[in-house]
Amino acid sequence: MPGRVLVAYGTTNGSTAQIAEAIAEVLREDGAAAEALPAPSVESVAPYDAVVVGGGLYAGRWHKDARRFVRRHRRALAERPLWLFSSGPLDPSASERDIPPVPGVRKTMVRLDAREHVTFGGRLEEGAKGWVARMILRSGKGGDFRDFTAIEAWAARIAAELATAVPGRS
Ligand SMILES: Cc1cc2nc3c(=O)[nH]c(=O)nc-3n(C[C@H](O)[C@H](O)[C@H](O)COP(=O)(O)O)c2cc1C
Repeated sequence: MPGRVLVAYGTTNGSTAQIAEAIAEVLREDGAAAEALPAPSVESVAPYDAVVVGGGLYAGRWHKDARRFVRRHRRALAERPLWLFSSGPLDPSASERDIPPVPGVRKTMVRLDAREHVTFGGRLEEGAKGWVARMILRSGKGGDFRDFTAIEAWAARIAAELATAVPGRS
């Protein structure tokens, strides 16, 4: 039986959703039954053998949907192989060096014994919600800094670990 993997995400402007989809796609290519879902739509983690949770960064915190998700499902998540990611920096920094998790995400990592966390670059483009977003855009700080080569490489590492971590997968 192939492993079932959930990639749950919290997003406001959709860019983290696309990262989650890219991760799920790599996992599917590797034979896992992976699905990317908005975190609030997940009723239960019970059907999944492993979970990846990602959130956009807003004012130094994970997206509220990602925070609520890990709080609500903490027991089930602590019993499963778990990976976390954040998406935020609107500059090339995330492609150039490892960016540590924000403090709240670090706590979640420790509490739930997550295997790894990675920060990917973010995206902010015209049409983003909120006046702060519009101000950032007006100051010329927008753009798409997501590195899909790095995202897919990370997903491939997860796939390799799943091959040993999830019973029934080889
Ligand atoms: C109001 C606002 C606050 C933000 N705060 C942060 C932040 O604290 N750290 C960071 O790295 N990126 C920050 N960003 C950039 C976002 O994390 C980035 O645009 C991300 O890709 C958004 O994800 P989403 O499209 O899935 O909502 C901020 C963006 C906005 C609009």
